[in-house]
Amino acid sequence: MSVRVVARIRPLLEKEHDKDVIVRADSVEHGKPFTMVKIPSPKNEAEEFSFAFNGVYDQSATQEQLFTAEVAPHIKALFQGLDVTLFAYGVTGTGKTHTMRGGLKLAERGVIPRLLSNVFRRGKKIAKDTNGETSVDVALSYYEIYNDKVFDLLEPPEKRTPSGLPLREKDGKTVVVGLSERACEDLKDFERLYIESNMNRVTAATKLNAHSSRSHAILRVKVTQTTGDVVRESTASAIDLAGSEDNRRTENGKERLVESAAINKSLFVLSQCIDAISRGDKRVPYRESKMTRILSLGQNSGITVMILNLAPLRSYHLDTLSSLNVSSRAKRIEVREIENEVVYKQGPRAASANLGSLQGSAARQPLRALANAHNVHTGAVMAAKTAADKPDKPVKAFSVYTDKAAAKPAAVVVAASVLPPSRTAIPTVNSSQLRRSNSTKRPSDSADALSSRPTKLARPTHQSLVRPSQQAQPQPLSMSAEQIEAMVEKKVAEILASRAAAEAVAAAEPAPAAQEPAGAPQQQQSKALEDEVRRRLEALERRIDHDERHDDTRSEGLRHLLQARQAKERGDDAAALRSYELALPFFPGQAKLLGKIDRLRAKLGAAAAGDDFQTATAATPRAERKRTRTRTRRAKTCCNDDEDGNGDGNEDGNGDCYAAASSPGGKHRSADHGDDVYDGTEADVDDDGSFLHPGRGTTKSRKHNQRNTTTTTTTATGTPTATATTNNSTTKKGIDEDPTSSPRAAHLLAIVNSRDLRLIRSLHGFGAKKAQDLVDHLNLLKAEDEGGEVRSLAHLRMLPGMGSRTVERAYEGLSSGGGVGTGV
Ligand SMILES: Nc1ncnc2c1ncn2[C@@H]1O[C@H](COP(=O)(O)OP(=O)(O)OP(=O)(O)O)[C@@H](O)[C@H]1O
Repeated sequence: MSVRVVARIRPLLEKEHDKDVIVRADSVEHGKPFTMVKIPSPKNEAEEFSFAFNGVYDQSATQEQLFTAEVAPHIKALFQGLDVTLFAYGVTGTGKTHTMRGGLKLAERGVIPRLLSNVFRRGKKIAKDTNGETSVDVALSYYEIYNDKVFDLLEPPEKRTPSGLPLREKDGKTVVVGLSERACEDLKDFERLYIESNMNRVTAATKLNAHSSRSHAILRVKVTQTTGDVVRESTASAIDLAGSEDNRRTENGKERLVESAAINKSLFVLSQCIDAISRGDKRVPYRESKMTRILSLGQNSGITVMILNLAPLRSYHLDTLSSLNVSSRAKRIEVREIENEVVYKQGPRAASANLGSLQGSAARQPLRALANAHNVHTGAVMAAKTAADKPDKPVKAFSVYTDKAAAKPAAVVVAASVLPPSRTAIPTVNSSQLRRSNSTKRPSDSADALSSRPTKLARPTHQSLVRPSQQAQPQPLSMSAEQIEAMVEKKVAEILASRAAAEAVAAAEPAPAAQEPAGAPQQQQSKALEDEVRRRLEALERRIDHDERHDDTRSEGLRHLLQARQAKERGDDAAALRSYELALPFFPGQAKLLGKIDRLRAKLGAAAAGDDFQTATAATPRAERKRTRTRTRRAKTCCNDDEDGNGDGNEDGNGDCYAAASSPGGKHRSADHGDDVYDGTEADVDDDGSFLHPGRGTTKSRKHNQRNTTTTTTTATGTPTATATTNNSTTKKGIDEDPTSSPRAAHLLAIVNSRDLRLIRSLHGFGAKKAQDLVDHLNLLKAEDEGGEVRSLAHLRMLPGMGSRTVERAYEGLSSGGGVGTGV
């Protein structure tokens, strides 16, 4: 089942009544429930974007309506053993906390208190209906992720360690180590605990929202049903994500900026994960933030509902578009609906001997992008279904786990006799394919009960427990990182083994008499193979780690660029300048970025140059900045950006990003129909690819230069401008003529090839990280028998993390004054 995504538009607050409303709910057909959000194009008011969701709640929707339609139907599933995850997503001040927590009045109560109230009620009913044979226990965990650290909200703040609670991967799931859990008897008990815990939550006033949440808050409600010695456990997770925010609007101070950066980064990573899953990418960047790691969107089984909160105001225009875009893609994430295993309280039976290893092997569910499918039922339909006690519904997202289960006695997987009757599948293609039918269940006492489980639990690593018929089933195309690593390991071992075998045969042929006693060479060979495999895998890990660090930096920098562009769109040059300055440390020495900063500074006046953010640019050598300014001025004629006079209001030269999202002739277009809808991030990537991919070699930057040159020819005066063309070619001229023979180039290469960190760091533009990355990479090349020597400047430019600009700076730094710079 795919993640169910619903949108909720909040009403105007008192102070907002005179403000411009631009977001509205709509239905596909008159009289049908709302399933569309409509918003005008920021470029052209006459044009409107439409985003389709599984349900849309307009300003008049009450807390009760939302809960009844979107949450209540899943409580039954929770008691059937499915994990349920509900999370609120949206820009700061759009109503996430209102939706999840709500107000104090009964009618204003949000999803969380209503959920608990329903859970207690249903628990009591079950106990009553079974004459006390089944008992239901509820326990809570509550924690927050603040500045990318996890803190237990059930513990007083003074008990916190600065680094927070660690995360660990266990049985294919991410667990928070050391998280506390409190039993909760009834609603009063819950309210007391919840209010106390919320006092611990880090909140801080901002201009935008006096009680803006500065952390992601995760409430985990564990429901344990015990009948005799059979225990069924399931979890409902209610997550109130912190809101992304534009620091210019909030006028955040320095501390708030750090919080904001952490919040924005994790949300940005979440959007990247959503995009990656919906595209079917093999690598989903979960590990780049704790929040995404814990959520593991699309990786856990159960039911997930994402509530997108929206403010209807024009002042949120770009933010709203951005979150509409992300969440409309989240619909395509498919998650399996799998009930949690039932366990016995008592010791394991004979048949359960392998359980430990079975649990240990539980791998994350492979991900599959759900091409164009989405839930067909609306919230209202869902509510009607529930009322009629019809088959319950599908859904999905992510669950949160603690590792408390480790303390339990070894569990025994139970089969059909103790499982609830399988629910009738909803007639959607995906759920019907994924849901188990009764026919797949097996008697619990069967000696091979364990092997009967895999229809439900996809555990590909334990081949021995999977039936041949299941092995024959087609595997999903997506793979987890662990699977990829395992595959690489296997492949490397195979290649090495065959190479070694071939060598052994070759060696044996000419001198058979010289063979050592049987057994000894084999042992040596296998040891050599092991060493080789280990060495290669270590090299591979280093490379992956290296790539991840690059991506991490890139994400943060991208976020600032996106914010800068949004500020430009709003006409807020001061805010745009600050964002570009914040982005600078992530793309050091980038000529284009420096050019933007210079132009904005010039525009705003010299005074703007000296504020809190100066540190970011202060590190840039004056000579470089001067050179860059000259270059930028020359390049001006070829940039099709606003500051260059084309009047498209888009300094980044990517005015086409909206055009791509807009249907010609002002027709409405659904965001569901492709990925070419508005996406500020992608737009920045396109435009600023040169500083976003410093490590991808020269191909990209050359392309970029070419594009600029071409643009010049077509947009400036209609005739090619010699300046721009000359500019592109002169940029590298000095170092490209005869790179290896010039003494300066040889000097630079000698420093690089020395692998001496101190020397490399002394090069212009080389900080500690860049130098370390370079040395790591050279060592990696060496380990891979590719020599590990950099033979020319062109070769150096091709290395990850280098690029033309970096090499040029280092080269020029060597010439100026005959020494090397101090690095950035
Ligand atoms: N549906 C609604 N009905 C009435 N008031 C609402 C509604 N949604 C939000 N509000 C009000 O809007 C304001 C902002 O809402 P809220 O604090 O829930 O936003 P938020 O998205 O959680 O912000 P943050 O991310 O900063 O925590 C609050 O005053 C809240 O009471």
